[in-house]
Amino acid sequence: MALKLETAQEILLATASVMPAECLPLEQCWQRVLAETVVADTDFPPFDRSPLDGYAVIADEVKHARPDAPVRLHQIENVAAGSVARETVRPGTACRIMTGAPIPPGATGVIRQEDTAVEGDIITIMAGAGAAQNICRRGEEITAGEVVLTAGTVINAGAMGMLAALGKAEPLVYVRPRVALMATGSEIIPVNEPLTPGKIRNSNSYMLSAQVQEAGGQVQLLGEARDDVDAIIELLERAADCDVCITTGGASVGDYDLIGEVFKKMGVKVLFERVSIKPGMPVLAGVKENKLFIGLSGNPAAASISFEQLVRPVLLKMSGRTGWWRPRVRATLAAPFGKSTGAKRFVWARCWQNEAGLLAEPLRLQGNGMLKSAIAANALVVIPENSPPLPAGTEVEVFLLVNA
Ligand SMILES: Nc1nc2c(c(=O)[nH]1)N[C@H]1C(S)=C(S)[C@@H](COP(=O)(O)OP(=O)(O)OC[C@H]3O[C@@H](n4cnc5c(N)ncnc54)[C@H](O)[C@@H]3O)O[C@H]1N2
Ligand code: MOO
Repeated sequence: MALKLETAQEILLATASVMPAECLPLEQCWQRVLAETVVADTDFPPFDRSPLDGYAVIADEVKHARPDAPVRLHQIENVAAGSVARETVRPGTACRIMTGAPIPPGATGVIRQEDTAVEGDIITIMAGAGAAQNICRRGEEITAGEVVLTAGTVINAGAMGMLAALGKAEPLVYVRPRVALMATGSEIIPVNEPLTPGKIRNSNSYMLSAQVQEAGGQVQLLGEARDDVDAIIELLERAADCDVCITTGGASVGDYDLIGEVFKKMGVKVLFERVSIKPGMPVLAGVKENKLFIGLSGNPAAASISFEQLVRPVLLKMSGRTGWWRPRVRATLAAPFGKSTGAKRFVWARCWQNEAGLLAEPLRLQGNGMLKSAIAANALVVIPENSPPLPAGTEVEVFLLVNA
């Protein structure tokens, strides 16, 4: 009996646990998942600073300055970013200031350089309104004690910069789950070998290695094993320190579909053997000593889509992410989907926005053994179970193939 997709997802998510954490140099943390709460220990900016190159002044003194009624001030000092003014700005004076420099004592505003004229140490202010707004206030972005980042945050470029600003040189991040990938099938040859009759190259391991890494895992490629239980077990045993072992091929009912037998011989406790989705119906899952074993179909489209639906959420959970699902939207079919559907079906599609809303066009080649459509796809259209052929204009559910 094939399990409902949602039930299979629940079983796998309940079986998987979150990885331990490690401290890493910040420069290695991009795309890792933060495992700690980061609290600011100081305000940011840490001091009132100038957002402009110009002159620090007493804002009240210059607020009426216009080209026909300029205000003249005497320059006292020049403060660069990285230094601190020694003198106080007093009535009748201005301090030359550079972007990023601390506002000198006594100053309450900044005039940009373009609104001034300079003759020796006399500064003529041509436009003085709004000078007080030209100060970035201490703590205007972050106040000391504030929670700035929480565990589960994926460290993107913004988070990298913020961690640096807060002095987190070695943040605590989750260890990435180690995922072994192995292709089975006597017809499967390594990618660098010439084709001979009856053989095809192992595309699944490379396709899945990208999917694993996108989901936060690190990959160990085990290579290819012929259809032989002991040969498959021998190769799988090389992945002793992996957290998840994924095979492709041999998941169905043919004479050489051996993954069920492999699991049995290895003592892997089977969680399920078939899931009610198309493509990707044959998919075995099992567990042994905390290690997850997944036997995906050999058909590339089936392997890719059952990975997307079943394994990706598990890797996101193990990686410490808090959201495990792709963004879901409703879209209108821009072209018909001509097949009637028994089990819930996932179809690679291009999705885009026009004046009328979101449109989704199923890509042309959708065979179970095909892969080309995955190159262009940015979405998966969901065709509900027991659907007739769907005409263009039908509203469908779509998973966007982007991070939430
Ligand atoms: N009598 C039945 N036959 C089949 C059924 C069924 O229910 N009853 N299901 C079909 C469906 S659906 C699928 S999907 C496949 C699943 O088969 P397996 O998981 O056992 O996979 P294989 O037979 O080993 O391979 C299928 C196909 O994919 C090619 N392949 C395998 N590995 C790779 C690889 N690493 N890279 C690229 N391509 C690969 C393989 O050569 C086959 O063409 O079973 C149907 N049959
Ligand atoms: O269920 Mo198969 O996995 O259609 O490709």
